[in-house]
Amino acid sequence: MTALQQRIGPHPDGAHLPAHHEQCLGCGVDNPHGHHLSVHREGDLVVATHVFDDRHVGAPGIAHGGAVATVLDDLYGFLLYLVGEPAVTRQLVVEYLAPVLIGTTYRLEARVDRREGRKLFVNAKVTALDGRTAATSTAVFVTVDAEHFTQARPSSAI
Ligand SMILES: CCCCC/C=C\C/C=C\C/C=C\C/C=C\CCCC(=O)SCCNC(=O)CCNC(=O)[C@H](O)C(C)(C)COP(=O)(O)OP(=O)(O)OC[C@H]1O[C@@H](n2cnc3c(N)ncnc32)[C@H](O)[C@@H]1OP(=O)(O)O
Repeated sequence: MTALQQRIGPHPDGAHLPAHHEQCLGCGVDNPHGHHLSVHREGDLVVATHVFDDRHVGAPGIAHGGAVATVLDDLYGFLLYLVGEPAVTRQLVVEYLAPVLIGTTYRLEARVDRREGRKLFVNAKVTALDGRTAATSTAVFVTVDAEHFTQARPSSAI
């Protein structure tokens, strides 16, 4: 069984979901520049409690918009464990409603809105613990076969 197949699950409600791989910029535990996103399942949602740190600063005290987009993109990648098929981001849209503050805890959640053929329409939000939404997002993922991930490094296995 490949690592990709192992990640398919099943993953019961509440389960912690495995990182995409150890070096992943979003969730890899071995990436010193990464966000170390820790994600679990809540029903049809994938959810993370996350704090951006000084490595992710844009304006002073505020998370860089690209860092927020990175984390949202990676969070969407965890929905694929529930879908049960690999897919990649074709389009990513982020609405920055309020500054995402460094050193502040946020709840991040994502869900699949609908599927049309190979296309997965997904959405997400970033919410402060006081309930205010700091960012919303939509994205289109397109399913691919496992060979998609060996284009750059033919020997790599995910
Ligand atoms: C089973 C669980 C396993 C889960 C495993 C998870 C991940 C895998 C593990 C490790 C991977 C490593 C870690 C990363 C994991 C997650 C991180 C977040 C995700 C990413 O970071 S991922 C990187 C960035 N990403 C890319 O690197 C993609 C580059 N890109 C391509 O590789 C091609 O572009 C491709 C393959 C996407 C499509 O290419 P293609 O030739 O196969 O398909 P085509 O172009 O025909 O589009 C197909 C249909 O999408 C429609 N379409 C297009 N654009 C649209 C839009 N904007 N809105 C609505 N529909 C749209 C078309 O209209 C058509 O629709 P129709 O089929 O109906 O005609």
